[in-house]
Amino acid sequence: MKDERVKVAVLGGGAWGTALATVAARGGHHVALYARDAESVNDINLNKRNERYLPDISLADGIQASTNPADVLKDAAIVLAAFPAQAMRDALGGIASHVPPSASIVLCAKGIERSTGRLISEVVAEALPGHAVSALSGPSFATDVARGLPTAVTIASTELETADRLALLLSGPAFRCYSTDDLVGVEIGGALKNVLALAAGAATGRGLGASALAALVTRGFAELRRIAQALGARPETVMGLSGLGDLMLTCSSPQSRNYSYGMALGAGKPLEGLPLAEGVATAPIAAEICAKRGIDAPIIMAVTALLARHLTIDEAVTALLNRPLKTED
Ligand SMILES: NC(=O)C1=CN([C@@H]2O[C@H](COP(=O)(O)OP(=O)(O)OC[C@H]3O[C@@H](n4cnc5c(N)ncnc54)[C@H](O)[C@@H]3O)[C@@H](O)[C@H]2O)C=CC1
Ligand SMILES: O=C(CO)COP(=O)(O)O
Repeated sequence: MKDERVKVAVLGGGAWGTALATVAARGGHHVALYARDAESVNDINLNKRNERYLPDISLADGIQASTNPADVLKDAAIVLAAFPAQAMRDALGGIASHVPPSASIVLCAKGIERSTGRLISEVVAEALPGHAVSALSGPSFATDVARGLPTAVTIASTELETADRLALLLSGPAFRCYSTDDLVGVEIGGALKNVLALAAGAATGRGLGASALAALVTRGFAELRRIAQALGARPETVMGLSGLGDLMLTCSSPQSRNYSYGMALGAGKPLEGLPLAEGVATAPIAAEICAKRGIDAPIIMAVTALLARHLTIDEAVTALLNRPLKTED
């Protein structure tokens, strides 16, 4: 139990919002969750479950779910924004007037806005002007977190004191939050690892072997580092939980929706109806950013071409392997 209990409002009743609500409730906070889907709201309130998004998992006591954003946001000290990245602008825009002026906003989504190329923290800042925006990211499957399995993440804010305070308030016995003031570094790691997980999954789905997978993830990480550096991130952030840590998790487990989507792509299976895979929207905008800035990112370019059906996976592999030889950087 915390010394300080606050009201935490969670926005988004999917897997991640529900898991984070459980963490905050276990930490002794007063937790309200906004979901647009009445079925999930009833399931959480009546059964302490969200079967649609977190099957077979018992949630913590004390989460008050509602389809009414005004009730959820009233008196909230911390707002966890857990809508999908591409829905963030519209979803927040519709409820912005209910966000208390003093609330700390914590972005929990991973992506880059497809239509503008903005980091999602910038999108949140535009949707909720005047609010401090932090980001929570790192290797953390919602099902693991909701089950109370040990997890460590990073909370970033441009003001380190804010990140420290949020880390203190949101950490629990099995949920350890580190803090940093490198907001860009934390966000870019979370956004790009999803794109690289599509590549890793596609390699696995196509049966390219463990050696190819290791090469792809390592060279993908080199691209992530280059992009992060160009956007002003610090190298140690990229090497940390929100960068390398999340890349390792997401590129190695079918528990990841991005990796699974990539596996289906690589195996030539149907993609319609698969769960949210944020990398699908992030890949083309990341590729655009790289092209504009002259950043060498052949794997991200290949994923984008693969998703657009401009290239088959075999053509992508041949093209990647037959580029001019270079020093390893
Ligand atoms: N599931 C996971 O393990 C983790 C997910 N994340 C990130 O969290 C974000 C959300 O992912 P999940 O919760 O897993 O997705 P999800 O697909 O499980 O749930 C998305 C939720 O957002 C709601 N939603 C979508 N558009 C909306 C709108 N316009 N207005 C209101 N609600 C809307 C849906 O109804 C659904 O409840 C993503 O950016 C993801 O990368 C981050 C860490 C872990
Ligand atoms: O971000 C995640 C784990 O850290 C979840 O990954 P997926 O969205 O690929 O399931």
